[in-house]
Amino acid sequence: MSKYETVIGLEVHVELSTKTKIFCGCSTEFGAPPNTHTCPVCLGHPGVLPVLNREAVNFAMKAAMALNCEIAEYSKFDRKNYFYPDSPKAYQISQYDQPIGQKGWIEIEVGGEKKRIGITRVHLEEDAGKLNHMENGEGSLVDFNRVGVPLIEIVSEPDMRSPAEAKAYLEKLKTIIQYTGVSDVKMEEGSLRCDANISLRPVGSDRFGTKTEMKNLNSFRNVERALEYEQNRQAELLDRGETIVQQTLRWLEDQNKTKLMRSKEEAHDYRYFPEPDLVRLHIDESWKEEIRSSIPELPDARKERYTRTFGLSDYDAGILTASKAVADFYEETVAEKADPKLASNWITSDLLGYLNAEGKEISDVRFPPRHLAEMIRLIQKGTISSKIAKKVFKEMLESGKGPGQIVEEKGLVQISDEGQLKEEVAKVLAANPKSIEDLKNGKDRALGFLVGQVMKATRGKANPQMVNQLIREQIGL
Ligand SMILES: Nc1ncnc2c1ncn2[C@@H]1O[C@H](COP(=O)(O)OP(=O)(O)OP(=O)(O)O)[C@@H](O)[C@H]1O
Ligand SMILES: [Mg+2]
Ligand SMILES: [Mg+2]
Repeated sequence: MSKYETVIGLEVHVELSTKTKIFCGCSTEFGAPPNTHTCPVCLGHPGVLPVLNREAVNFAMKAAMALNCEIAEYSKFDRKNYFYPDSPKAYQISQYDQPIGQKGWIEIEVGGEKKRIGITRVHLEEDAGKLNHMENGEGSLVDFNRVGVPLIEIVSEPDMRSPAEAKAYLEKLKTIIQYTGVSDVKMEEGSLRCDANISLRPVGSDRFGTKTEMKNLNSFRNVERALEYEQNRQAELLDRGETIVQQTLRWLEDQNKTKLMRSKEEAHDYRYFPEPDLVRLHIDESWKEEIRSSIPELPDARKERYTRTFGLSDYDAGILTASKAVADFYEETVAEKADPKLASNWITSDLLGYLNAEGKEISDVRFPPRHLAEMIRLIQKGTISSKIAKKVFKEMLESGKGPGQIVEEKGLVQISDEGQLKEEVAKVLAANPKSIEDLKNGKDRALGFLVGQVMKATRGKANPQMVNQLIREQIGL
């Protein structure tokens, strides 16, 4: 047991997937040639005026509501001044003291224990440009396509107590935002970014220790690793009687360590002041209602419904609902009259297992949910055995063909014809007198062996229940 308690708070930036930027009509599309999605407004030319994109406000409200925040009646924008080449205006339009949302929370589960993590605020702001540092060290290239893409910053309370809790928080946050549809929350494309703040304090203390902030965390795995590294580094310093200096650190993924970016002495003084070119936002009840009614069923509610109406375990329901696309696929499969439990098994183990191994997404799946439902019905009707179904499933994944067609083309229909099976059983029994002996002497494993032999002889197509039955009959058990 460590003598320190870890305290973690996360700042998460999420790019909103509006079609156009927050204060101008430029496209927000990812991956365009550098500096092609720019105009005098987002490039900060003199004399231009920002015009607020209403959809960005709608999206921010939607996210904030899904995170259980209180929505401000009046909200305003502020200038956050800083000088860096990623910002052509030398300030970012953000929100300081009147954010769109405050006082929210989400629930996480780690090691079977549920816990609420507070959300301090959700505010709306514009993204900065992207600097591409040249490998030969000759300089940096700046791409302003990202300037002015709407962002929300979600600031958590310092409520997390371990790197694992921080990871669980991020996963939950990502799922919730994904459900609302306001962002595609792809960390690898930068539409979800995270800064992690961490401090240690003696167990039992009620005062927080000095924190450090880590940046450049580009995957959930890296957030966890960086926090573990920093937790150890701080503990070692404290053990030696040293004090923690408030710093901003950069995570160096390839070296598995942090590097100093700036310390508190150099910390930014942003000189926030109200943005004079934008009017204050008044969010009235009807606007809130309009947004509230557009929020779909969220992951926890969906998970609960799956356990209640489909009789799934908490665990399986959790896996299915962790991704909205997977949950949608599951629900469509059930809607196509598949048995809910069988559908859950096929999706959580076979389908997700395959996608994981191949590094693919559910959107890459070549067959519709209807086909999975049909395949499950074929198993239930006894047309194919579950063993053959694995082959059919693989073929469905690879060719996108329907299960009926695959079964027909490959001649995979289960043999349930009693006459034919009797013959196969008789042949196997004649060839295995020793096993018959064993079986008569109560060695049940011999039965499994004999059934296996018949399955082998029929290339997996025999109906195993019938084979079982026939063997018993023929031996006279
Ligand atoms: N002692 C502490 N230990 C760990 N985390 C802390 C501690 N104190 C504050 N935090 C967390 O640090 C984060 C501070 O984020 P916030 O956006 O408020 O400030 P900032 O990082 O200074 O601002 P900026 O957005 O300009 O970088 C919050 O998530 C908060 O929970
Ligand atoms: Mg912040
Ligand atoms: Mg910060």
